[in-house]
Amino acid sequence: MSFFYLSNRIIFCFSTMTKLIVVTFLLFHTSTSSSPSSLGSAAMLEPLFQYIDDHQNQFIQRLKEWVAVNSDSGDPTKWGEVERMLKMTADMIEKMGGTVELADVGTHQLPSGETMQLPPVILAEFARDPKKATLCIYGHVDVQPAKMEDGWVTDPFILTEIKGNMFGRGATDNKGPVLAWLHAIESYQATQKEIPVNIKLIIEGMEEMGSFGLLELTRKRNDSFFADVNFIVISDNVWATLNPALTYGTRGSSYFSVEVDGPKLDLHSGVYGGSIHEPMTDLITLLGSLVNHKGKILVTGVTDNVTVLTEDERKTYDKINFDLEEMKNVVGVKKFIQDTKEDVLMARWRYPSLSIHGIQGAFSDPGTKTVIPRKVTGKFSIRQVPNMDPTDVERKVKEHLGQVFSTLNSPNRLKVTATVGAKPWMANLGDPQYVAGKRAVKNVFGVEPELIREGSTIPIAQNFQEETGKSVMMLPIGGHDDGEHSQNEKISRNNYIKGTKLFAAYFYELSLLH
Ligand SMILES: C[C@H](N)C(=O)N[C@@H](Cc1c[nH]cn1)C(=O)O
Ligand SMILES: [Zn+2]
Ligand SMILES: [Zn+2]
Repeated sequence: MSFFYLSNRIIFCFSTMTKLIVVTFLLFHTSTSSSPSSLGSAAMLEPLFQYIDDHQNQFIQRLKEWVAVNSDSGDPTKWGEVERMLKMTADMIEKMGGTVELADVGTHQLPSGETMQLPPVILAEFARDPKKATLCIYGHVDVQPAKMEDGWVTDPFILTEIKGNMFGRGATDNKGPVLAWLHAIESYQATQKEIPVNIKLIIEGMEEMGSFGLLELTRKRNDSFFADVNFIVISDNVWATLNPALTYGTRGSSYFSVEVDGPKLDLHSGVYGGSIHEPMTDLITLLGSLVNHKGKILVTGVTDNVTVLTEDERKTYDKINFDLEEMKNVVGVKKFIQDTKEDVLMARWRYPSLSIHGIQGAFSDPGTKTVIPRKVTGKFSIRQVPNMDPTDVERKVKEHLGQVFSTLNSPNRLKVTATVGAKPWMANLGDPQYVAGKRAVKNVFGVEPELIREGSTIPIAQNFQEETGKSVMMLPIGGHDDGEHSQNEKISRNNYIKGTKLFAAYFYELSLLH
């Protein structure tokens, strides 16, 4: 107890620089198992944990109501549902005593040329005490598309619990974690405990599209909403293994549409085949020029700036308790491109990748339609790592596709559009948030968290860090096998409920460091 009390007093009194050094020391050199905070926190947190356990079915019922809303931001015809989802979230926050602003983030032009009003962004806060640290929680309530015929075992919009796993679109990405934050706040309120930090919330409905409008809003509110924020925390990714984790890096993402527009109508392939520059053939050549079967990106210059791996960095991968066989089972493959655990993890986290997602306009139904589609649009994205810049990547991709297309001598029209340009994010591991996060994980799960990176993208993470200068940490609660964006996405009851406890414990641990 006295050690922890002392360490906190030291941190409180020292200059910012010294603070960072001490915190870095604590992060890497103290085991949270000996953290005296756990003694005080047990008494403080026990009633909250009890409340969370007692109300778990109610918390699951809320998740069921949220999952029932098909808030697919990728489909503009569903933006009304995205807005309804945001209003449901705003109502819940208001009922809990928070103040909510539905901030206007302007309009967005669709590929068709139509301009649409974007769903608003929730900026909320609970009562503010100037003596306390202010934590800003970011999350999103939009989802990826899901259809029963994609191969879901249960209806994606009816949360269904099977053997401790709750299946439904958005269960883990990101409705479950957003609700877990709100339930953690509720656990303090319901047990009449003062929330030890000031809480602000940013909840959006456009994350899966690249967070349209949120960067501009962040800039506009830098001197107001963000002014008193000390820490920004995000729980929108999953653990890498069976162990709880803290995430210190995410990849960025650029999303591209490649349109090849040809004849004025779809044509009979028997009548015109052989005489037409087929848009689909052009497109396949273009897509085939982007990446090889080993995952190597073939676009000239795109990977030039990727940092060279050092021996020290390589060693961080040895420590991760990742079971390659288990991961093969989770995704249903016999082998990965790489052979070792370290190389697989690095391919997912610290190297860029290029994935081809689909072709719009192509014949994709069952049957044997013998058509030459008149216009097709390929979709692909590049996950980016530190030192890569989305603007530079976009330029190089456009140059590459233009050059390949010119070799085809095709009369078709090529249009390449970048729809997302999200930067990669890396945290400052010396940040006090990581000390609090480690202690909260130890407290709730009884183990040290793994320090991991993440291959997917939280588009606003690096913008938050750059624009506001505040520290950003990712505190995932989803399991490694949750299947974000896949068929049968789920969150386990255990992760959802323990995750709620983790967030409650995190508020407390963070307040001790302030
Ligand atoms: C990690 C987060 N839950 C997520 O799924 N983010 C999306 C964001 C994105 C990137 N490009 C377009 N949207 C993702 O990583 O795919
Ligand atoms: Zn997602
Ligand atoms: Zn997400």
